[in-house]
Amino acid sequence: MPESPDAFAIEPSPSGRLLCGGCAPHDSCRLGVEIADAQDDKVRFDVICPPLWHGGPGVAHGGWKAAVFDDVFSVVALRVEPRLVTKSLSISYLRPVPVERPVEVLARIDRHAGRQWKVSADMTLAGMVPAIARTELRTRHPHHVARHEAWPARQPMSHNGSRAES
Ligand SMILES: CCCCCCCC(=O)SCCNC(=O)CCNC(=O)[C@H](O)C(C)(C)COP(=O)(O)OP(=O)(O)OC[C@H]1O[C@@H](n2cnc3c(N)ncnc32)[C@H](O)[C@@H]1OP(=O)(O)O
Repeated sequence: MPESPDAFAIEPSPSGRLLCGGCAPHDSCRLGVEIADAQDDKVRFDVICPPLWHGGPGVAHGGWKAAVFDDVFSVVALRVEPRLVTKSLSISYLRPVPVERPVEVLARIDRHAGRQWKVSADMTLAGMVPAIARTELRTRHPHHVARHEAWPARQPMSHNGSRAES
């Protein structure tokens, strides 16, 4: 019998990395994120924006920064809780980030109580802070994925055949 999708949890990869489902088969982070130093509630990351993620000429796409923050926030909390989802993500884009230049991200757990997590992070580049972000994470409900699979099926169809939000 196939394993329930809710059994899914992010465990260290063969090289010891905590990777999302898309990167796990590659055993490397395609966003260019590597853990540099980890303490209990704080993790420092070395990050390099691959050229594929450029937005303007030579400059990282804002969506890459958002994905990097989402990833590092999960990694900090995953070291404690392997079943998480992002509830909200807020980013201030303060300066552009060049592609292929090392930046540092320091992420810290600000609060953890029950299923609720608050995590924040700063991105730094040569002593400047090009972006800061904060997030709310939730420990997944035991039937989170099964409920998500069931939920769209219950939504009414619109005239063009797509399912309408309710
Ligand atoms: C190593 C790198 C790893 C990278 C990981 C990246 C992390 C991610 O990107 S996760 C993906 C992005 N996040 C998501 O998709 C989360 C989508 N949102 C949700 O599932 C929910 O809003 C969730 C779980 C955050 C809500 O949590 P919480 O605020 O504690 O509220 P909760 O009381 O549980 O639920 C709120 C409402 O949502 C409903 N709900 C909660 N979970 C589900 C679910 N799985 N399916 C359907 N409905 C749900 C509840 O029934 C409730 O409905 P109502 O308001 O009508 O009573």
